[in-house]
Amino acid sequence: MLSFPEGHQPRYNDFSIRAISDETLREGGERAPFGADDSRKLRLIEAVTGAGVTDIDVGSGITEAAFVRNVLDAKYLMGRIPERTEFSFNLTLKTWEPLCEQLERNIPREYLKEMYVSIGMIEIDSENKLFERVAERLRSIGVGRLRSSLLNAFSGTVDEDKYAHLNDQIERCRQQGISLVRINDSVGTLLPDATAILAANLVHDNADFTFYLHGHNDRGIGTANSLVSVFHGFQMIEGGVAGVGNRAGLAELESIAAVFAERNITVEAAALDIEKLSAAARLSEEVFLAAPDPYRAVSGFLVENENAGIVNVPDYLGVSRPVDYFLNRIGLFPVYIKQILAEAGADPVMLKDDELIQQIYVRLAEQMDELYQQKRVEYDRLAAQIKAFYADMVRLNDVQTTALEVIRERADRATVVGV
Ligand SMILES: CC(C)C(=O)C(=O)O
Repeated sequence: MLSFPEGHQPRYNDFSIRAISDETLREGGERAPFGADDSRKLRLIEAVTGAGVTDIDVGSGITEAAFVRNVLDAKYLMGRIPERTEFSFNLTLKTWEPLCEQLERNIPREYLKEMYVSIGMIEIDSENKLFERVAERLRSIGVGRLRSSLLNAFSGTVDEDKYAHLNDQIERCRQQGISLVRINDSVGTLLPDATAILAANLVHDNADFTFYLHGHNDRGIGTANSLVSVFHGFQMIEGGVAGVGNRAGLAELESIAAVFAERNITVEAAALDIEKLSAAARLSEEVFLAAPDPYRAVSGFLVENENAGIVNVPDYLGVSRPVDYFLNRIGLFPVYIKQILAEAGADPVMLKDDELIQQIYVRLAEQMDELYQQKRVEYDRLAAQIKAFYADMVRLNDVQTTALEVIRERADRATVVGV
């Protein structure tokens, strides 16, 4: 089992990393069951880059190269995207052929020279040096910069064999002049202790590389793993606003930004703006047709609302923050009614009238019970609608049904022509 390199020193505060890389667009597009339109995607890129994110991953579909052309026009011709923003088109060795063709066809060489292409699944056909040949092909069409994604199905820990395999792939990258490498926890099974040891060793053994973790959130710890990766030496963070990414998503950029602010961790490429990241997170729901999440950490649209009653623990602990308060049945106590009225400046004589306070209590309780009954009915209807909304995704079975339709149509046409 791998252990920390000798003398390894983690860093927990007062340091800087190079940049933040965003996966909202690429993985968001991959996760969205019905896709998204290009003009909204461009607005989202504007929102994310306007919040201080400088590295945007795009791709990976056949139509995305044409979109990237529009995005780069928006940057270079229209000034809609900050100058400092870098774009990386993501492809894998399973899909490189049509994507190379699309890049060559849609993106002018002066743009290709500026952008990155990220190559994933580099083990495929390594006996025939496919990765090296694809890197060469990309350079021949004018791609100026390459990076790699090393995909992994970690098992919670990283053993010596797995680590040696990773280093072999890193060496192949080095031979191609690639020094920016994403370490993918592709199925989101890495645990923070293993992330720490992995990051410390990779940085120790490959001082000439910049690494970042592609931390999937299948166990709910994508954000924690990403933080741990920079505590132990990785030089960039990657994630999505609202944690957008395939399945349970990736590290949540607005949460990372909040921790960075608390720990005085800065980003060399540009400062992060938590408010703007949170706005981008809410916009991502609209762009990718995701049901709005009220309670998502940092950016949920209700996350700054707190029960003013007995469950208002932060105030009790003396850590009250600028939040909006509400009351419900659980938080409703005569003592809080008195306190709320007193804080609003009510007459002290009135506050001593227990019967009055009790009447207010009963009236509010009745209102709340009535509201609950209305909301119950509304919620059941909305929840059913939301589930129904996502029900008609195109599934793999539709490929077979469509194949059959096309085959039959062709046969019918052949019969007509034959006649
Ligand atoms: C396909 C790659 C780039 C990926 O997204 C992953 O490993 O999760």
